[in-house]
Amino acid sequence: MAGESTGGDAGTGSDGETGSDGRRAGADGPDRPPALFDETGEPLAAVADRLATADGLFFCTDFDGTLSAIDEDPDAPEIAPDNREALRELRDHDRVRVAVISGRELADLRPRVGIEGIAYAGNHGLEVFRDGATTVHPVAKKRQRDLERIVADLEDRLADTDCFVEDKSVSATIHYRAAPERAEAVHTAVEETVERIAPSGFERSVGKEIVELTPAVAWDKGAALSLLTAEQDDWLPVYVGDDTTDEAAFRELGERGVGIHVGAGEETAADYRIDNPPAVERLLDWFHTEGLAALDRSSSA
Ligand SMILES: O=P(O)(O)OC[C@H]1O[C@H](O[C@H]2O[C@H](CO)[C@@H](O)[C@H](O)[C@H]2O)[C@H](O)[C@@H](O)[C@@H]1O
Repeated sequence: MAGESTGGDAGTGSDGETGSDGRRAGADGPDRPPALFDETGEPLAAVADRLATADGLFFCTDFDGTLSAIDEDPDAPEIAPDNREALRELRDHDRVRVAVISGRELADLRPRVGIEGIAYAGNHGLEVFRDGATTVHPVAKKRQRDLERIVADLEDRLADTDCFVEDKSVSATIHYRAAPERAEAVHTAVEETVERIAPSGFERSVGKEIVELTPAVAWDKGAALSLLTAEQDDWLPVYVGDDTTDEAAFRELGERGVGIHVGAGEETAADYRIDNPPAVERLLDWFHTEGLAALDRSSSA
């Protein structure tokens, strides 16, 4: 897989240390990075220092559980209006690029975010939209027929339950948030169906009350982040995300960038943590005001 970097101290000035597994042992204990918004203001000052010495900022963010709150209905989440406005203001700075990297398919993600002039990666990076053009991972395209059969089979198996399949064209998400007691049965159904139809063709991962089913290719959100930020290698990449598939992006950043995990207690390879989607609003407010002011100091230095 791409993005197997070791993480490491991102020069944050915190007292966290990085273990042999690349995860950070922060002030709050093993595997929990320090809070970005703490009473000292030091973590934010450290990020501002990094912006003040960077040539530019590449601001990348996940969607569900980050730009929007989690909802039982996957069709319901909307981007918080303040988040949309802050991302637009970041986009309009001449030394900032913005990307949204999500497990949702592009056709769903782009209108849901609703911002022109930024990059999007859908289906965990298997689809990339930038500069007006979309590319889809070729192996993912080849697996579409198998995926259709898997989706049809799972829809039959889950027909009389509150669980359902979100068909995303090159990947699928099987949801059990409305029936958490069926989690194990859903995992078993997915495993049996994949084993029968395309045994080595797909990978399964666990998300927030979901199973993510993706083609078995060496590509993930970390690879998408690397691709999108490659041309701006002197810029500071920042990634914000809340779920398991975001960990590949945090690992990909390593010492080069700043990873911010959204959530209370999960293990993460990110450099900092913030609590929840409302804290993301506060984060974006900081980035488009004080963050940009710090970046502007770098151009006048
Ligand atoms: O990478 P992301 O942007 O975080 O997308 C990951 C998955 O998010 C969605 O599922 C999650 O959010 C739903 C709506 O809040 C919620 O009902 C579900 O339980 C969550 O797991 C989305 O539906 C998936 O397609 C994405 O892969």
